Amino acid sequence: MNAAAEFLLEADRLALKVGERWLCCEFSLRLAAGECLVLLGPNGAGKTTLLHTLAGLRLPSVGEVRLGGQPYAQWDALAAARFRGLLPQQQPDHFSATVLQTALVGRHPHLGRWGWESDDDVALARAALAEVGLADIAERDILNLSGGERQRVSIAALLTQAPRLFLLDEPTNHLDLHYQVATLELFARLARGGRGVVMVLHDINLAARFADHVILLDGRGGVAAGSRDEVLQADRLSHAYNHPIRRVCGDGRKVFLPD
Ligand SMILES: Nc1ncnc2c1ncn2[C@@H]1O[C@H](COP(=O)(O)OP(=O)(O)OP(=O)(O)O)[C@@H](O)[C@H]1O
Repeated sequence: MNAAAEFLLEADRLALKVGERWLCCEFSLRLAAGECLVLLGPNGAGKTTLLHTLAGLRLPSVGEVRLGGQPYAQWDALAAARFRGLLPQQQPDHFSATVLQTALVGRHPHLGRWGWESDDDVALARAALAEVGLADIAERDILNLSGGERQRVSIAALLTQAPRLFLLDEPTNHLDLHYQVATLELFARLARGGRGVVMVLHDINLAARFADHVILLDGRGGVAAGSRDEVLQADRLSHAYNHPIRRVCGDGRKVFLPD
């Protein structure tokens, strides 16, 4: 990372196009250590495309993305993999592997020339599995896991990767209510400890609980980007989701409800 860089992630005048369709008009963002940015919007609005652009997996149609102060083109791929990690939306499994072996994949950007995992790497992977409640099934085959268990293995692999910036595509996918909140609390703790988090969510109320900043894509090229309270307004959300949404206050919390 550029020693002078203040932000983990920056995007300047970013705009994204797939085929002939503009997913979003120009906007900019800055994410500092300790912050959490949530990407919201209806199906097909462009959240995953935006997350992949921020991860450096695709070029923006307009504008520039900088990781730790430098454009992706200036990053060595292994160094970038130590700096930012992506939790993809899906994990296609073609071969048998244990839960522990799968969690250890996250160490690959850190391994030495011969690629052997050390006892420390195994200890990190076991600690990550314990963090997501999977310590007892470390020797199970990933092909036999439930959807929620498999999702938590992916999260454990990302924890073993230990990047400074976490890019999460629907991290609550397949998770029950307890693990949804526990997972987002885990990433909120990591952010408070100095990491950065960008995540795609479908649940507006979880976004309201965990986001510092929100980018709301409306599916028609429109973007609202700003602080959580600026963006999470019932009228903006109703317009973006093309569905009436009300904000209800009770017990000191604001809750968004679809009509
Ligand atoms: N390679 C591609 N070629 C053509 N269209 C694409 C391509 N990749 C994505 N799209 C389209 O771009 C749009 C945005 O897709 P994206 O996956 O980013 O949406 P999303 O907001 O993450 O949606 P969801 O909530 O359903 O996961 C969709 O209409 C999708 O079909």
